[in-house]
Amino acid sequence: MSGISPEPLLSVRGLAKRFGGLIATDGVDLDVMPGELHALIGPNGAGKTTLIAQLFGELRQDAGAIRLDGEEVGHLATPDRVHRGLGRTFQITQLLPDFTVLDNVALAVQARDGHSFRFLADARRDEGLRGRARRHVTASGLANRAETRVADLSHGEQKQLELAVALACEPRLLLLDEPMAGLGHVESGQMVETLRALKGRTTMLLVEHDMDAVFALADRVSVLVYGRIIATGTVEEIRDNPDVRTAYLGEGDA
Ligand SMILES: Nc1ncnc2c1ncn2[C@@H]1O[C@H](COP(=O)(O)OP(=O)(O)OP(=O)(O)O)[C@@H](O)[C@H]1O
Repeated sequence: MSGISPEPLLSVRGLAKRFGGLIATDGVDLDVMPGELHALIGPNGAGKTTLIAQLFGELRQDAGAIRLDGEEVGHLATPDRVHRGLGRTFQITQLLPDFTVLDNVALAVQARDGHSFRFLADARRDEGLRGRARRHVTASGLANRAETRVADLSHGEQKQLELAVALACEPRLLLLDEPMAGLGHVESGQMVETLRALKGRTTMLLVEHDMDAVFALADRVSVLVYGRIIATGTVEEIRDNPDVRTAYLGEGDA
């Protein structure tokens, strides 16, 4: 073996964002390696959402560098970052509630192919496109709901559909912002299984408050506190890290 470690798919250095007098991200350094599921945890207000928004280009950083596969993308608009392989889950407000799961994902695949006008008739006719859409639906754990109207999905299934739509962009790095939020025990378990099955196929950066899910899924965990990464390591290393226990997990939660 060569012993040469792979380059990070995502490399963040010195990323900072200030809102008036409040420093939301304060010199964040973070590497996400190809193929890993990297979890980002931290207490409320630590800066996780701000960091994700900076990575995706919804918020411009005040300072710092964001490299995707070695290329600086921090100056690019969101669509250009998507074009280079960055994806994230979105609320499904843009979907067509009266149409099926498969129709909606087929439209997302069609959009990914660069059609600025979306024609449902075409998305319904094109078997190649529907085949790709079906793969993403299956990968999101919704195979048995492919022909169900979006309006008839449960909350948990809607979160899985958000994942299917994100996968339709075929991202190299998928940013997941609290995919378990609002889910019950059974639905969270389904989401954990879905994300576990995606591991290795798609590199993921997962922001999540559900520690059981994080500890079940993550290859590595980074802990953000007051806008700074205070530790990065395996689940075991993070669980045992005294700084993390003090600063984040806290008495009674650990
Ligand atoms: N647009 C904004 N304007 C002003 N302050 C903001 C803005 N967005 C975030 N903040 C502040 O920046 C800090 C970081 O917020 P952020 O939402 O990134 O934290 P978080 O770790 O995602 O928290 P949570 O886990 O509660 O979602 C907070 O103090 C928040 O109030």
